[in-house]
Amino acid sequence: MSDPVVKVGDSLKDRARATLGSRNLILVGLMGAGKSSVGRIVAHQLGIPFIDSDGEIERVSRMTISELFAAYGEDEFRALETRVMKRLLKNGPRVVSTGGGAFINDRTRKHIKKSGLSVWLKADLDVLWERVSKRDTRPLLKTENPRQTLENLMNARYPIYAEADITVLSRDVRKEVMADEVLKAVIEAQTESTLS
Ligand SMILES: Nc1ncnc2c1ncn2[C@@H]1O[C@H](COP(=O)(O)OP(=O)(O)O)[C@@H](O)[C@H]1O
Ligand SMILES: O=C(O)C1=C[C@@H](OP(=O)(O)O)[C@@H](O)[C@H](O)C1
Ligand SMILES: [Mg+2]
Repeated sequence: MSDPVVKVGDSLKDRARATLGSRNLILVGLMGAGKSSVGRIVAHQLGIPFIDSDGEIERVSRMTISELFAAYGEDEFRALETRVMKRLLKNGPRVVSTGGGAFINDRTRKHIKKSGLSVWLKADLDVLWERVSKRDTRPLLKTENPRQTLENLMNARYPIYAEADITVLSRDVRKEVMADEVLKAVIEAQTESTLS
């Protein structure tokens, strides 16, 4: 691949866009990290299409994520998620926000790694819980102690999310600030890989 043309004085979004080239930018991380809402802003900044994998799954199945889990179970949902992700990742550049379990699935993770730059939005339990407890759209959290369930998922999944190309700390700041941090991290990751 040829080097992106980045000129001194280009804005953050121009530089991030040039760095990305035709690769996808894929946001991964636990429920509540901000993948869907921050991903949308990042795509707008970069001027490339945005797709939320859960939204696409709901569109093609004409069912909500909760309905899919209830009707077919998690294994079937994962199989559908893998198929949808493989298709979504074919035509870069796009910003693709994944559902929290997508990167944990071996096959889906391989597709993600091959098709672009993965960004882990990493948040602590208090931030995640504060956000997800406001809505009941997440079937995996319909348990007796959902906060504990979230913590268990965190312990199980964080070593796998750590395989992402880039990690950005998802904090209690405005979504626009988070989006800027993602753009900066994309540029920094490229600079580091060029220097090493
Ligand atoms: N930086 C942020 N500051 C405040 N609220 C946020 C932030 N990021 C996300 N949220 C809110 O948290 C909830 C979960 O965000 P969402 O983007 O759906 O996360 P994910 O897709 O990772 O599960 C939403 O209600 C969203 O508006
Ligand atoms: O973590 C998970 O396994 C899931 C996360 C959800 O997406 P968000 O991470 O966008 O909430 C959604 O895909 C489904 O409820 C399963
Ligand atoms: Mg989401």
